[in-house]
Amino acid sequence: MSSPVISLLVVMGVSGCGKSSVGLALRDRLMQDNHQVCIYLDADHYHGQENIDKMQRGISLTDADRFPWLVRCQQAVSKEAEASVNKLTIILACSALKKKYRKVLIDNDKYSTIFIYLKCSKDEIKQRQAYRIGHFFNPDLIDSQFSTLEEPDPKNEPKVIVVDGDQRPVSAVVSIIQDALSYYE
Ligand SMILES: Nc1ncnc2c1ncn2[C@@H]1O[C@H](COP(=O)(O)OP(=O)(O)OP(=O)(O)O)[C@@H](O)[C@H]1O
Ligand SMILES: O=C(O)[C@H](O)[C@@H](O)[C@H](O)[C@H](O)CO
Repeated sequence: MSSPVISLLVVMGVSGCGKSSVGLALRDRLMQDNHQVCIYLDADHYHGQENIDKMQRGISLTDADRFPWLVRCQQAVSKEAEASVNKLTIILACSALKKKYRKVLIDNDKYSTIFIYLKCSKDEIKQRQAYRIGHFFNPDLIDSQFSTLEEPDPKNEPKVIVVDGDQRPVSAVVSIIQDALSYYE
């Protein structure tokens, strides 16, 4: 399969599954080993203050809270895609918990999209959230993250890579993703 000019890799999953850590490390790896021009975007930067306040108070976001945020994420990806004159890989760390949320992020006219789902157990997430400091996410929301999650099924959604996100360290998770991505090159 020939490489598309612009690719979007969405690193997705519940809060604490490693989207930011894995996304950033994947960017570095693809730039270093695969000599790809790669940029990293974090969906957390596109939340409005109301969403952040809600999450801090332990109130889960609704579809209505998430849609404008997802649109802003998609617009940020589009902007990067439109500005690029060369082959580019955009990595977006975004929970993208439901199928209809993932659809918002796709724009087949501008870039091809692969979803990389970091599948984590609730026990692992609870442990990670307990040790995490300085983040707005309230650990009381862990249950609601799992109940909201519609796991992407590679049979029904195109281009989905499912990775065991419980694995340590982050570099091991990145190596598995790097191997899986080689099938799409
Ligand atoms: N594979 C891993 N092995 C060990 N620690 C990990 C791994 N993935 C993530 N962590 C740790 O778990 C915590 C949460 O990771 P991270 O912030 O990357 O998750 P996230 O999905 O981006 O979270 P959020 O959606 O809330 O921003 C961090 O302290 C990070 O160092
Ligand atoms: O509920 C959600 O869709 C997610 O939790 C995101 O909105 C958060 O940004 C993030 O995962 C917490 O840092």
